[in-house]
Amino acid sequence: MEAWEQKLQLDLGPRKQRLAFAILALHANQLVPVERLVDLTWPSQPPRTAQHAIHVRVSRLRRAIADGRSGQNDANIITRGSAYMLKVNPLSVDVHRFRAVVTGARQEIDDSVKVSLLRHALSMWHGPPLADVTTPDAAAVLCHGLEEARLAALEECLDAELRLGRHAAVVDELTDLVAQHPHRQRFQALLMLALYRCGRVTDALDAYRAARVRLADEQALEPESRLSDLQRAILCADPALDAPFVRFPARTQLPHEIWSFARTDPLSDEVTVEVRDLSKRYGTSWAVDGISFTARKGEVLGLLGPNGAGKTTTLRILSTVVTPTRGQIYVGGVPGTRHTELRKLIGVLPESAGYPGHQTGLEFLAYHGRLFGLSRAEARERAARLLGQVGLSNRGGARIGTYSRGMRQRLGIARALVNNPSVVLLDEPAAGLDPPGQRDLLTLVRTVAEARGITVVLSAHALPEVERICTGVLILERGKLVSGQVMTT
Ligand SMILES: Nc1ncnc2c1ncn2[C@@H]1O[C@H](COP(=O)(O)OP(=O)(O)OP(=O)(O)O)[C@@H](O)[C@H]1O
Repeated sequence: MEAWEQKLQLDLGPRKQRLAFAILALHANQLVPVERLVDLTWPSQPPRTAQHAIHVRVSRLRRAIADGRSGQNDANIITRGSAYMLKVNPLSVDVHRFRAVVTGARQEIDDSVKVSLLRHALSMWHGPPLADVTTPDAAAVLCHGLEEARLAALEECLDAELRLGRHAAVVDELTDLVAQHPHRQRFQALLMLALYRCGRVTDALDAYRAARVRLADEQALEPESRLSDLQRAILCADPALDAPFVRFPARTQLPHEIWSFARTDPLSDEVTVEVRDLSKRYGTSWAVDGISFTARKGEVLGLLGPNGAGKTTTLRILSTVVTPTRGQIYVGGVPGTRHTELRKLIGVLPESAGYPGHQTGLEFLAYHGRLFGLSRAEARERAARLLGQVGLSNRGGARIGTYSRGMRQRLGIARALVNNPSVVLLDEPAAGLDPPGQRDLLTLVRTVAEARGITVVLSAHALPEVERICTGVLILERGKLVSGQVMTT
């Protein structure tokens, strides 16, 4: 229980005096009978002098308020018969402000604003209410429903965060909340969904099993249908569970650092791709409009967005095929203006790569190895190794014309790796493949990035499969970056 006037903390006196102030503040602008103050201060046996003691405390509180008055606050304790009232702006009392902000958040339809308001409301909490002035039982009577209001606000906040696609950012918080409040099934459901969206399907199902066991053991209850329905949906990978394609606030409202991926997992610190204020104008329209981001060694960075968002143009600038109108790129520290040097560091799978149907996969890769200056023997040896890495060993001798689309995309990835690049740029690598084919190919991309420690920047439409293998995603819309997110896969 604290009271502040501007930056000055008021001296509210000893514990029972502060409790009297707390009771009046909780009932701001309402009359509180002296008997009620007595009951709440001495729940079992009040002393004979109890009423007198309350009068003394109130009079000292008045003095404390007057001493700290700075003209900004006209709080005052008034007497009406045998009752007291703290006259005060209710929004200057945390508990009332908390409830008012939560009510405002509930009326807000923009989830990002809703989250900001709820986080602000929750930040007013500094621990269990009135813990320093009374017993937990008495606090529960006085602050009836307040803890429930806090938990409900937290649930609504995390729900909105998931709608905003921030599953990776809230997994840890949800894990703690489930541990602290094992019987709140909404936290359980939110945790399962967040884990699932992070690609941690087994963990999501484990969370369900743990909740079920706990409910059965401790309360002889079955999980609510909300949890069992969710478990079934996870088991059959129901697309309804996938993270929504979210519209985020305009980039100018977000800090620049967000694009730099302050990762906590052990990725290298070495930045291999740096893009600063990159823009490309065609005629009067901007295909890419002032984007900045970095990617590190071993990172798989997804550029996601709808048709025409500027993904291909960004990748084409990075591969030096298109010259930017404005801005800079660096790959491995080499500026985009040094084309020849930069091209040695990158491998590219273009959006619509063409393949000579009459050549075998082995011949095709060996030919590209030769283009990068390998000897005939080296080129064949590397071609065979790469075919093995992309799972095409047994088809290396077959003509490319007989390959399926998925096999051609694998061959394209192998070709992009032929010069041992530090950075690989893949334009829509999974396009045109069926879901299992997409999954296999994208898993291969992640495996290659991890095994070889290379950076992959790939483009795709908003595809859950893509998000699952990426260590970070950037969302582009009409040439602008509208969001960035670190993934936890
Ligand atoms: N050579 C060009 N000349 C004129 N406009 C172009 C050119 N290349 C791209 N654009 C335009 O730039 C914008 C971005 O195109 P880009 O191909 O980069 O988008 P994308 O996100 O890759 O789209 P998709 O998912 O359809 O491949 C589009 O409006 C496109 O029409």
